[in-house]
Amino acid sequence: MVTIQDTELKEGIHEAIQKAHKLSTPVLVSEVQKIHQMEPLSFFRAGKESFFGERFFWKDPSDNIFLVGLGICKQIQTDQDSGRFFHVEKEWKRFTENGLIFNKYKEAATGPIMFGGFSFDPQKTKTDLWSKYSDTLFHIPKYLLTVINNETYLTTNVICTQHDNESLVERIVNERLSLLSFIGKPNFSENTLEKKLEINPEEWKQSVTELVQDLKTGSLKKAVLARELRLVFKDTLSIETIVFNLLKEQPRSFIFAFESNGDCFVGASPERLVKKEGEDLFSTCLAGSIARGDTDNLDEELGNQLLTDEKNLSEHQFVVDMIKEAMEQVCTEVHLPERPALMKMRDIQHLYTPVIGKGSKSSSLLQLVNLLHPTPALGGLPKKEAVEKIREVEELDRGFYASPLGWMDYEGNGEFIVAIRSGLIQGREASLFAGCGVVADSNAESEYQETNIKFRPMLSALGGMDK
Ligand SMILES: C=C(O[C@@H]1C=C(C(=O)O)C=C[C@H]1O)C(=O)O
Ligand SMILES: [Mg+2]
Repeated sequence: MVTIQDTELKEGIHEAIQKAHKLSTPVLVSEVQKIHQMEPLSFFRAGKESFFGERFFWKDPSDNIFLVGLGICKQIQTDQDSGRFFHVEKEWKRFTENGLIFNKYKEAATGPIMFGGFSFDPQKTKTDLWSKYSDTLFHIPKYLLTVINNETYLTTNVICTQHDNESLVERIVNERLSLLSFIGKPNFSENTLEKKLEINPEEWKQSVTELVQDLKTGSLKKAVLARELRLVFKDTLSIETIVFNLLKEQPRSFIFAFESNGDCFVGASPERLVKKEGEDLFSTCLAGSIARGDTDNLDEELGNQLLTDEKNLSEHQFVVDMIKEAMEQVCTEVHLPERPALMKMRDIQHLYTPVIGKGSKSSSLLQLVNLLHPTPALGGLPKKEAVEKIREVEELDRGFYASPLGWMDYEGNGEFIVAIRSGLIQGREASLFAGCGVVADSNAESEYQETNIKFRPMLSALGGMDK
């Protein structure tokens, strides 16, 4: 249980109401407490009744950070295309600068943070599939549980207007207490799959074959094509169960869930886009794939095959060159190994090159997201031409699949991943997404098999492996 010092929150709210009156604009109060340990997934579950559709979950591969957000204190969103990264940056600054922040711990990811992302391509015609998500969507939660460096913090964010009064304090203190004292375990019901439908696999293979022809003759060097798997289950899917399974089965990935208006985008991505920690910037080149082996020997053999395969090495090198160049625009130093290593997850292994850069305290995380997205791991090369090609030939509405998703705190620290190995959950239905890098010597059938492997993490977490 927690011992809560409510005085700061009370005084903060009092001050914020006065400030809101003076400025004629709503003012944020953000208060951080250190609390006893609480299971992140239990906290996520605790918000199910009051905040369904307004929750998020995040974990990084090193288990160093867990974030759970409940409720929406403010949204930053736009369906505009041009300048969307800059727009979010500006809104976020304005919002936090005016706020009253009580945070004596100074840990990253405590206090006000925003969580969300940018759709893959705002110029692609939007379908009903993603109607619950704006093209650019960030949530600032009412309650945030942060587990970082094995310490647990609770941030309470409150927006005060000039019309509020101090009865707000009592309501929030009570709500917070009931969330923290929630003891019900998540209800891990098995999901029963009723229907599994691959969306036009033959047409997809045909589009890969046609793209290969283009790559052989034109200026385009690489483009990533993705496809969709549609699943229908017997009952409404439990997001808690999916996240629980992903945590268990994909411990070396980023695990995320992002609810919006009743739908939930969830996944286990191994791919960091960019992380900012003070002046240090980290990115990841991940491209080139092969299956895992059933035995250690076979697994090692497959890994060695991947490390020396020309087609996969070229697919990877496009990503390395582009990320290096983007990082060099912002950093004074950029370091990366000469050759890729292997990154092994439960279902798949990839070629992997980590990139480390030294920026300055003022280099902005969203500026880097803007420069990097989409890398040739999800878009292609040259960037603009590849995105146009995908827009033209891909049947899928990617929405947030393959897009930058992550968090940023009020000091500008944060992390964005590329949201792959993911799916959109809509009641008892789910759409899963998987793509692969097509280069001049790609073969449609093997690219198709590669996407089948990439569906597995989500299929397994959903309980849809056997059909
Ligand atoms: C596009 C996806 O994955 C990307 C494509 C890869 C490839 O083609 O080898 C490897 C890793 C990812 O960057 C996906 O998982 O959907
Ligand atoms: Mg590939």
